[in-house]
Amino acid sequence: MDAPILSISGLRAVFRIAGRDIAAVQDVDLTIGSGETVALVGESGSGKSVTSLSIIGLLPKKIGHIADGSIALRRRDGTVTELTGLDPESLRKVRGNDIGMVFQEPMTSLNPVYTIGEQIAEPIRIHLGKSHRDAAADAVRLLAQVGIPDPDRRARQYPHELSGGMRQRATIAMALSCDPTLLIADEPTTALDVTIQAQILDLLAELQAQRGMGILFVTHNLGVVAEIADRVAVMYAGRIVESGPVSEVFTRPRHPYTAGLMRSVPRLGQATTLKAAGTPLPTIAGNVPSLALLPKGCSFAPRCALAIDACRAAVPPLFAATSTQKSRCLRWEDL
Ligand SMILES: Nc1ncnc2c1ncn2[C@@H]1O[C@H](COP(=O)(O)OP(=O)(O)OP(=O)(O)O)[C@@H](O)[C@H]1O
Repeated sequence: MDAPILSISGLRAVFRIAGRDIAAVQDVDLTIGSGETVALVGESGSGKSVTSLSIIGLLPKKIGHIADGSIALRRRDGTVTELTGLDPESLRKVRGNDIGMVFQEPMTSLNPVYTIGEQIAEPIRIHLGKSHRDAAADAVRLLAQVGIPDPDRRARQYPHELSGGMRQRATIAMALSCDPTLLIADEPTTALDVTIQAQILDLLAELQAQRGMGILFVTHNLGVVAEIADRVAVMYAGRIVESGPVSEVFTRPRHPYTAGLMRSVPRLGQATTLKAAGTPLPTIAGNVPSLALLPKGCSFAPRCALAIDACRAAVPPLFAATSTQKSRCLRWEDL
């Protein structure tokens, strides 16, 4: 069997704050196979973006670094490269060649002063060594592939001349320009309205089926996870607290935090019914703890109705609830 596209183990990423190293993510294990989409979900500040920035080596310089763990990437030529030890120049090459990235706000990836075509062609010239002319032709082909009508004309336009949805399609074309084995999509549809969001998700699924790349999809939206992901990893206060196939985790969550997240998603009709009855939607009581002041045991224990003394004594390990579903909860069997 082929090695996974991405294999993370024991990742710990820290920030130096007020002279102390604070772990923003720790004990993170994650694998993504080819053609597989894995969603990373959790509330704001749970460590989703720090995990993806660790993979691409773009933690904020000086204050952030990977303190422990390994991140192995299978590249297009089939070789597996350990990313944590790479020098910045080699890492930049890996980023351009083997990992594509799409972020929430397309304007952060697009440069307003260059045409769309120039921006897609540039990495093709730099990383694949193609001529100006061939790279420009590739850019138009890619724009067509991501569903942009009249790609020849669009390639000559500037980012501000495109709608938000079209801009996001263009950044996807840019991310795919060097045929990456791994695509990292960090909240790629959050800034778009719902119909465009659905179109972008369909596009990603279609491109993945054609290319067989692995996708790491970072989002706080469980509806999007259900739509696009094969497997899901739920993060809380920097750790993965539950992981498994979406079909298993969503039908039978084995961590109280996941169960709480699922209860807080409105179902069709439910929001209006509850509103009419004067009942607010259920939310998870309490707040995510500060990373500098994490409780001694399970980070979720202070908000958890099931917590017992043992939960407050030590961080629970990941238990295998099924052969594919894991939970970092001592009481997973009671859920
Ligand atoms: N530049 C930074 N300096 C200091 N701490 C940071 C920095 N970036 C992130 N952190 C810390 O890392 C934690 C995890 O942040 P991260 O951005 O990964 O969360 P997230 O789950 O992606 O949230 P969001 O959905 O809001 O993007 C934050 O709570 C914060 O304490």
